[in-house]
Amino acid sequence: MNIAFIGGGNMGEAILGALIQKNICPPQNITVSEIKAERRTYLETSYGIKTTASNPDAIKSAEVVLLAIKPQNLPELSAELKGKLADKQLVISIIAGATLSKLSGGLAHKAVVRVMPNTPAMIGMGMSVWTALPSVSPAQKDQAKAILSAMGKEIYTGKETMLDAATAISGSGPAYFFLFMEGLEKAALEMGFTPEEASILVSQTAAGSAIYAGKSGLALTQLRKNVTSPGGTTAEAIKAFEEAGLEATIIKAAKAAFNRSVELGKG
Ligand SMILES: NC(=O)C1=CN([C@@H]2O[C@H](COP(=O)(O)OP(=O)(O)OC[C@H]3O[C@@H](n4cnc5c(N)ncnc54)[C@H](O)[C@@H]3O)[C@@H](O)[C@H]2O)C=CC1
Ligand SMILES: O=C(O)[C@@H]1CCC=N1
Repeated sequence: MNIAFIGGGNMGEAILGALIQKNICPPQNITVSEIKAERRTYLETSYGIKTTASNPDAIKSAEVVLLAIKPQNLPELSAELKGKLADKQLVISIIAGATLSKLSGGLAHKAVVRVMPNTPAMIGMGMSVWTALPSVSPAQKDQAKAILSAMGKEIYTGKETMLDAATAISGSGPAYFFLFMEGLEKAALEMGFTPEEASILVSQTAAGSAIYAGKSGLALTQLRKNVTSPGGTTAEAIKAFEEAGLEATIIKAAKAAFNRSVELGKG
């Protein structure tokens, strides 16, 4: 598969790295169009891919064109590529809030897939939720699925509105977990651990809890109860979280992200 990336930032790099590592696409079949010269040099030397500063050049021989630029750069890109894509070329967009209708209208192109990935794709542990216009062929859907599977787990939805929900849960979600980890790390430092020790304690506890939750087959509430001895230490911490309204705050925060995704889609 020949694939062109428009935008070689954090997510572009995470995706192309996964494609190379999982042998979905050899480096010589990947072209990244990127406006920053230093990013082009970095990506070329790190991954052995081709780069260009020209978006029209990048898409010329690509079967798949992956849009990995920021939402604010989309109008300019759409104007540049409008009418330049052949019917058989598949566009995959990861741009938050960019709806299928906005992408399809802006590019004058019908074969469009919209994805909400997340940054753990960097290590093959990503979560992607995706949808497609009806004109995307079954073979093109298989292509999209192969790309997303290289990055981690993927879920297809026929309802585009679920992409806003996915943005609020899995797209932005890593930042919520990192925030919680930052807090726990500060507590560890205050209790006398060195920065190295605090970092290991927090990341191993987070990774162990997440993997255990996925593998144990037990409900999250049960897993939490198993740690919480009556009258013990965890119960005191949970009481403090409950008094601060942690669960309501988490739900409020996720809904704020959802609303922002809907708003970006209207803009
Ligand atoms: N960072 C995240 O956790 C997630 C981001 N996204 C979406 O992925 C997209 C990319 O995000 P990041 O990689 O974090 O951003 P980024 O800023 O790291 O990367 C964007 C890259 O595109 C380049 N660029 C800008 N305009 C361009 C143009 N006209 N032609 C070619 N290159 C251009 C920039 O120089 C930059 O290197 C965004 O739309 C975001 O909504 C989606 C899911 C998760
Ligand atoms: O914050 C954002 O807008 C993007 C979308 C999901 C994660 N980062």
